[in-house]
Amino acid sequence: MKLFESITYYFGVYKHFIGKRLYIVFALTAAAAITEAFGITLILPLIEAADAGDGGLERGGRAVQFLYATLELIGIQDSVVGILIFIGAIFIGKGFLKFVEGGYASYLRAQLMKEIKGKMFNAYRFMDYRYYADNNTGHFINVINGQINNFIRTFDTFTRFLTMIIITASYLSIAFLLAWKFALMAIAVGFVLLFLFRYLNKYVQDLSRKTSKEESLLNKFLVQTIQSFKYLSSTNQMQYLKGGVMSSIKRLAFYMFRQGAASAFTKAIREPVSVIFLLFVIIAQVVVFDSPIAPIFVALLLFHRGMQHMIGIQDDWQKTMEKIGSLEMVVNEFEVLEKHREESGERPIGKLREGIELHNVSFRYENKDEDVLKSINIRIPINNMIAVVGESGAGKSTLIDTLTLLLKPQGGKIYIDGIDSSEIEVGSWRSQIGYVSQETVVFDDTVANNICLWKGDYENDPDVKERVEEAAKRAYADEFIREMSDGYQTVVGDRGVRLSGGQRQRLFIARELYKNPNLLILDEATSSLDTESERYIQKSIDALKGSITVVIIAHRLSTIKNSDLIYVLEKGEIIESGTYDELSLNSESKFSQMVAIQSL
Ligand SMILES: Nc1ncnc2c1ncn2[C@@H]1O[C@H](COP(=O)(O)OP(=O)(O)OP(=O)(O)O)[C@@H](O)[C@H]1O
Repeated sequence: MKLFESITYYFGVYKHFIGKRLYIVFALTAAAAITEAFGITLILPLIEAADAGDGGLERGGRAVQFLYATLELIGIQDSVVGILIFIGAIFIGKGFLKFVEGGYASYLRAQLMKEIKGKMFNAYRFMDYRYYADNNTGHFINVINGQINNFIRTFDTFTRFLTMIIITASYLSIAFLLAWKFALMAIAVGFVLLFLFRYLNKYVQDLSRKTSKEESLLNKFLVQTIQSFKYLSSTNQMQYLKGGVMSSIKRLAFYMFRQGAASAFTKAIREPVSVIFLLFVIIAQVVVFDSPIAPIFVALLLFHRGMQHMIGIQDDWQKTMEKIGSLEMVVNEFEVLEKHREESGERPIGKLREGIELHNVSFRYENKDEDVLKSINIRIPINNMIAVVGESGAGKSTLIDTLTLLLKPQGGKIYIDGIDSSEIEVGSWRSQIGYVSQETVVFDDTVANNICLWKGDYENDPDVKERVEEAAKRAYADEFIREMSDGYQTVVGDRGVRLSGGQRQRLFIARELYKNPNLLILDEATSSLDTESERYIQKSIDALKGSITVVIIAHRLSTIKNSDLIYVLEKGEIIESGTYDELSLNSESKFSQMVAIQSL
């Protein structure tokens, strides 16, 4: 991208998030810069009023005429003290404008952060399950925290970059009005410098892109290491992940150093370049034009300020480029998420009345060559208990994901109460579902909040308290909860690390029972329980029979004895269906073989 295109592109990105308010910052900056340049120019009449010469500049010039006219209007054109007070007032005014500008820029920065993080969080909330499954947690955390924070930093440096252009332009245009020959020289030198810096900018920009990618990778390694801490420590395998983490950190450090060195270079040459230019101007004035320096004193002061700011332009652009990889990554993430936004119909669905029907449903994962579900036909009538069994990898969980509408089948239809699922507003359906999945979900909060999921106040609402405890009793969790230090108010810790596997699962079941769902999905819900807990929970589940619709996936076939109908899934196909007795009594059936193996 050409420089100008890049500037307008990045400007467009910020404007997209904070709107026209962005212009206010620049208006305030220009006002502050012009005020300061005006203050410096006042030295001209000051010199004159103090009888130290005539400032060397033609009084006929329009700018100078305007200056004197202003002083005459106030009545201080000949008063040294008057002019000094006026200069003081101008600089106080400039200070005030700078404060307002800085304050407003901070306000916009905070707004930008709120806007982008909020939007990204929402975009993540509504991303489709496939995109979630294809990425790792580290990536999401990195984007929403690290990369967005860098994005905000680029906003600072980018606004400062444009601000510097405005200030430089203000100084140089006033200098131009006072002594145009030198102003032209300064502008020419500035452009040559900016041209030379092009390569440095490109270098820093490439480093920034690499850094953003590396940060994502590092985050992935870190999150995986922390998540699998227990396993990795107890099997002494931390070292294998450590290698990846350390080399990623090393690469990041190297990028950081190179960016820092480039930045130090720009900063270091700012002063010498400006001074060398001034020396040239002085030499030109004294040697070539054979004139004294005093007359161009004010113009020199303005040039010096202007030149410093001009190199500041480069410095801030470079700093923007240092983090531009993050801006690009965030913008790209928004674009990708827009494409991976979960599709949903518009039609809200009421309480399940008739049941669910899968009609010739087939599904294939993008990276697979074979269908995982092949022309599935299943009926789940209301208040029935339906079981799905099959070997590992048969497609049971995939089937469940189509029921919750997380996965959209490529072939066939799913009807809920006779309504085509593609028309249904997914939220209205999912809020009726209770789902005990294979991965137990426990939040770092109290037991009570883990059960009611913050949908009530356990401590102050007796109704909530009663319902929470009732759900826990039905999940056979009440007893162990009461034995904990603070009972229902005990904080269970991140991912439930302070609970045993069986306790975590019972807590999970309690939450789903509390929800009072219309469809309860149990995917290996009792697999990590001891026989006694399992039997007890089985009783609770059996007690639900006839009052809510239940879909059970279980490897242990004894747990599905009471189901109304059992479907046997093999390699994505329903090969048998019937009641437990029908299937187990048929010696030809796959199901009876499975039962036989389990009773060995
Ligand atoms: N996100 C995914 N991307 C690609 N393939 C997948 C994905 N999830 C599952 N599969 C594949 O789909 C097939 C069915 O998987 P599924 O999890 O539905 O089986 P399952 O019957 O529930 O197995 P288990 O009893 O072991 O949980 C498997 O071959 C699996 O490798």
